[in-house]
Amino acid sequence: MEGSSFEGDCEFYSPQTIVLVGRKGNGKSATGNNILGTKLFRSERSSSVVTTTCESKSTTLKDCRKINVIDTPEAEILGSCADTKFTEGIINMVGDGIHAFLVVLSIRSRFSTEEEAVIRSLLKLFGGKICNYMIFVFTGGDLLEKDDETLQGFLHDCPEKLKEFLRLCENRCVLFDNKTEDQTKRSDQVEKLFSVVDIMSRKNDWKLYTIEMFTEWKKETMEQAENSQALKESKQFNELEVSMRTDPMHNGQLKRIIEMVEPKMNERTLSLERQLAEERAARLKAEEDATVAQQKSDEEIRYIREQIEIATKSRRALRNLSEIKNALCVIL
Ligand SMILES: Nc1nc2c(ncn2[C@@H]2O[C@H](COP(=O)(O)OP(=O)(O)OP(=O)(O)O)[C@@H](O)[C@H]2O)c(=O)[nH]1
Repeated sequence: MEGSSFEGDCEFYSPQTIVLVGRKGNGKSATGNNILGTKLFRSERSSSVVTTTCESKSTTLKDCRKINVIDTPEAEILGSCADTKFTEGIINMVGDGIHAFLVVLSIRSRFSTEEEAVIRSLLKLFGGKICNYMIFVFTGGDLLEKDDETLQGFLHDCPEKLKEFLRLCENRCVLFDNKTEDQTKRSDQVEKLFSVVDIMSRKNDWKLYTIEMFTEWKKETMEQAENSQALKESKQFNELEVSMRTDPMHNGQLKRIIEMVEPKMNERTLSLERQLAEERAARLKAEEDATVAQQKSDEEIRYIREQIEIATKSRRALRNLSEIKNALCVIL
């Protein structure tokens, strides 16, 4: 990480991590540079992808806010063939967690099916919880201004799909003009962005999107995939069995298919039976432990009762002794 613009007495402030995601050419790197206040990411007009790996740069702003900005390549191109490269590229650069995912869209391009696919890939790769950390950044503020339009007006007429995504993240969005030379305008839009980040963080109880959340989501997805595969296989098997009975013409072919599917089904059945046996053994052990505990407790109660009886008898004997002593005193 590099690029510190202001340090001062800011060492007590912990850094905020912001990840830029979106389609190539939407202005992720330009937005990153704007946030950092200096050109640290490569941003240029190009028909091919400029950013090909995840990159992280950091700075300290004048208000002592320390920020790490992670620029990423387009999620969808990597999403299909190398999810791991994309997500782990980001996760490896994250310290305590991620404060915000900025989904960068451009005013210049229509919200296409490709744009939609990129957002869907993000939800698939990071899980639904990512919505609580997402802010939409629209670049091309200068072009809107030129057409005398506002972001609200632009969004009012945008496709329903985009409106749906915006609703998912509570309509958090900001407009960026990455071309402006006006320093006040530059810092105003960065300030506006951080005020949205702060409101969002407060809503998340200051909890970040963490590696643990990511790992948990990955585990969940793998389990879901395993279950749906098992379900699919068992459905296939049942359908084949039925058609074997009703359509003897295809017996030979079906037999071959069954031979292919059966070992997998047997393996799955064995694993489920093993699981069942383990559950049963665990329950038996728990029942045995409970019986032993009950016996121990009964014995203890019996022992305490005996002790009480002995104590009562002793008390009675003592009382008799003192009566005898009193009688003797009277006689003597
Ligand atoms: N007019 C205008 N152009 C912009 C704005 N933001 C970015 N651009 C231009 O859009 C082009 C692409 O910008 P980049 O920042 O490289 O886009 P990217 O999303 O990082 O692209 P990749 O690195 O390929 O993923 C560049 O020519 C930028 O100058 C903006 O606010 N207004």
